Amino acid sequence: MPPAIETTDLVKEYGDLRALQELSLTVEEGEFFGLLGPNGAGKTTFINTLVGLVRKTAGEAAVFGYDVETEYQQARDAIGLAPQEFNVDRFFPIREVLIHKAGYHGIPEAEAADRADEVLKRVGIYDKRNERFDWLSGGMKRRLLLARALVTDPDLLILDEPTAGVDVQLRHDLWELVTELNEEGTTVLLTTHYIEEAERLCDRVGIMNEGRKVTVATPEELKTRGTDTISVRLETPLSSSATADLETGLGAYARELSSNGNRLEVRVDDGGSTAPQLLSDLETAGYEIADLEISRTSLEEIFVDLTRSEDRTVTRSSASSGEDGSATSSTRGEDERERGRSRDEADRNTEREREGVA
Ligand SMILES: Nc1ncnc2c1ncn2[C@@H]1O[C@H](COP(=O)(O)OP(=O)(O)OP(=O)(O)O)[C@@H](O)[C@H]1O
Repeated sequence: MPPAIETTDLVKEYGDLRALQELSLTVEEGEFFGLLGPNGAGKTTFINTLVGLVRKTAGEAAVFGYDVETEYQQARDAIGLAPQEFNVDRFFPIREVLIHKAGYHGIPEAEAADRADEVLKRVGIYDKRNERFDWLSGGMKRRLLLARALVTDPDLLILDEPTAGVDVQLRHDLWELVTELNEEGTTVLLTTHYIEEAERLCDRVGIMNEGRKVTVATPEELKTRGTDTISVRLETPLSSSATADLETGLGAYARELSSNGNRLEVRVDDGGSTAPQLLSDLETAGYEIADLEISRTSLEEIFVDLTRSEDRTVTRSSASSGEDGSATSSTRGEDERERGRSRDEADRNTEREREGVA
């Protein structure tokens, strides 16, 4: 079986903004994969490229081996998408919205009705089946987006920030349901801003920044990339010259050292194995230790470190920074093409949204 998602050097430009920069990413069948990145990193653009709402500028993208453009229907039929935005037809009862969506993907009407009932029960809003989308609460709307993603029984479920702004109860319900689906064999791609969510749910996480892949790793692997801080309280305060001496003395393993009164903080790769050595070195240097504490870098700190903002100009395509006339005119040509493309995309979006496909 080919990977659930495979992209190679995927590029998306909006005018002179490169939202995806040679992004190569593989999500294996059956994985629970988390896509993390700060606002504007390109996560939604990546997803929209996979589901055909955005046309790629360059590179390759396939879903279960189907090219997302030349084999659009096969690729799209394999995906259930719960988008960030509430793009649901507001005028029909939600059960009909689901039947319509299943019908668009070629599911016969009687079966579509059964599936609609089944997914409404599964997400817990079956009793609202005859109500219109507008009449649902915010949390119920989120549940409906998930139901709509599931009504075609997709092999790949894509959830774009499904728990943004939802209450704790719903967040836990969604986690439980999505974990169950994954255990039943559905591949899941989840974008989230909640590091804790990724850590708890995902087999692997991909971190993106400014359209690029920064790293792909398991949450455990990521955590080992962080440093630990050993905080020591000494019986006597440290002078600045004593701190400088210690810096030299502990240089073999101390990445950073700071002191404040009788408190000393030492950043090391592995606190557990380094603490005995540090204690012995401090005692040899004549210090008495009152207490010691080791703290690990959180996944959140590692994430912030990995996505620290670079120079924004790297997200601009080189044509826009050209100074000669030819570069400028080529940029203008690109803009015009892009405007045409954006219109295409807007048309396609509206059309698909109307059909409840997105
Ligand atoms: N239709 C568009 N036209 C022009 N620029 C766009 C368009 N859609 C997205 N962008 C830009 O592309 C970049 C990536 O945006 P995208 O929405 O993919 O990021 P994201 O990682 O999903 O962000 P967030 O976490 O805030 O949802 C941003 O700089 C954004 O402004």
